[in-house]
Amino acid sequence: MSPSLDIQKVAVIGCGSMGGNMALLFAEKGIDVSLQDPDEKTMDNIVSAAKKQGFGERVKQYNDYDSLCASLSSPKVLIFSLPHGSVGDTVLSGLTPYLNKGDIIIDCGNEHWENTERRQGKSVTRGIRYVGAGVSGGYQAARLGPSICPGGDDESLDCVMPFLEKVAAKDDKGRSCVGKVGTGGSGHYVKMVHNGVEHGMMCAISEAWGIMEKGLGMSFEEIGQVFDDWNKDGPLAGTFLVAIGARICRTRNDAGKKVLSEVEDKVVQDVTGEEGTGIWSNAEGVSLHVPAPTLTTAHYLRLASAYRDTRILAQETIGGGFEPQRFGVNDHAGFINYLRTATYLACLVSYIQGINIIEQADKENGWNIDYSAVLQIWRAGCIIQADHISSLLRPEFVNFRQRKSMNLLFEPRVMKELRSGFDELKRVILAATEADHIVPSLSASLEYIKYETNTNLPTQFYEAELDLFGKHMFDKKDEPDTGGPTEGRHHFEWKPAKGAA
Ligand SMILES: NC(=O)C1=CN([C@@H]2O[C@H](COP(=O)(O)OP(=O)(O)OC[C@H]3O[C@@H](n4cnc5c(N)ncnc54)[C@H](OP(=O)(O)O)[C@@H]3O)[C@@H](O)[C@H]2O)C=CC1
Ligand SMILES: O=C(CO)[C@H](O)[C@H](O)COP(=O)(O)O
Repeated sequence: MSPSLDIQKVAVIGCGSMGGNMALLFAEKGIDVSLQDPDEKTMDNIVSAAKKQGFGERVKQYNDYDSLCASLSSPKVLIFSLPHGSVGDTVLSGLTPYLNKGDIIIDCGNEHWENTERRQGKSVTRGIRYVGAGVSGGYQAARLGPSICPGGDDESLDCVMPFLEKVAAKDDKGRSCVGKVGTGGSGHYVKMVHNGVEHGMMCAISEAWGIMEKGLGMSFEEIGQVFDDWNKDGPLAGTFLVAIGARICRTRNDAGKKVLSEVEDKVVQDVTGEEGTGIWSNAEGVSLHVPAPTLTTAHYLRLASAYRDTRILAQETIGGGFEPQRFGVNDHAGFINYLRTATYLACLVSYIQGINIIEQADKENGWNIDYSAVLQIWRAGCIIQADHISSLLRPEFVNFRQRKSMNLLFEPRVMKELRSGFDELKRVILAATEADHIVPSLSASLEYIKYETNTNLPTQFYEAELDLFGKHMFDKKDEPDTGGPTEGRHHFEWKPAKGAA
């Protein structure tokens, strides 16, 4: 029987916006919290916030690992909320002399899954449990209850589940948005892909905002109303990124000005190295041979956006850019509905692409991922929560053990959604493209639907070119399909190699 612990004391190492707010959440839930952060002031602020909120006696700060670890009971439970990369290694090495068999580290940062597995391997030799548990929902959810995505060995997960269930976000039925994802680094892997999906969805919603603002000439207030309506019912019902979109459109600063009107068009986190998840999830898709164009094109837009200086120079060089223009529509309400469908399909295919990456990685790494846990984790508290999509995908995720594949492109109910929205997505892209709007993720989603469901791709010609110059071989149309990506069986001597003489 695996252990299950009644965790009453934890250390939080790294007390920034996530760690600090999780520390307050834990204390509010009756757990004693020992803080550790390089910045004394950061810890002072958390202690005084805890006092103000009525649970100051449960939060204390420590400046060294000796006193920090001495403040905990056995087994010690330490929560990391650190920047990804070497910081976690340094902290783990520093802590190791103070750790004993059975002590537990729950790494709640966005750590790369391979770092997690390396640390798990290192820790297990000393009997230390290392759980990689990505958390989602931003700092508001860190304070209220984040969605938590833990992976590790079964026993370690059993140890921490009661604690994680206590502090995690709750769905509309009061169930905790946490579950045992799988072994090894699977928790951090699934959280990484969550962020890739988040980027695909956020890009599509931003493109929809751009079309409404610059194409239809709608005010922020009007767009906010549209996002509110979309969030209330229909295919985007209960979609967190749409809900916050409405708030963003409406929020004014103290001077009464819309805050959004002052926000520059740069997303820099991938370039500064603050975030790794966007880069890693796309790199994973490519290296596992899983097409994820909605996620990838969203990432490219982020990258281009970060380098505003190069965009300025290129704009000057080309003699002025291609500014999105206002365009007329005969039926405004009808077009807004089309736009909702287009945004929904891009969000849905972002999910499909993300799940396909996870499934392939699971096959490669043997993590034994529990997809019903993944769906529950994505149900509430996290950034990609989308009630309609969750309900749509529920049967596949809950019954995943009966399925041969989690590829939702083989699921008639899901494909029915893509088929019925296809024309509306196309119409939006046609109108937007005609008026020079920037719609990479909507377009990539349309292309994805087309090429993933087509058996007569222009790669026929591509394959011929490859064979002509590289003798790369091809299969013939009149032969039975080999059922997988096997090397072609034929070469044609299109252009015999000759010397100059
Ligand atoms: N912000 C978000 O919305 C989300 C973030 N995450 C992930 O959670 C983690 C934390 O994010 P976030 O709170 O935003 O980041 P912050 O930068 O706000 O917090 C990180 C904290 O760790 C501290 N720190 C750095 N080195 C050490 C060390 N050696 N020992 C102890 N503390 C240290 C930092 O101190 P200092 O600043 O002085 O260096 C800082 O206070 C990251 O992995 C992030 O990717 C996950 C979900 C959402
Ligand atoms: O992990 C998170 C949410 O779950 C991060 O807050 C989110 O991914 C922001 O990342 P980025 O800066 O790359 O957009």
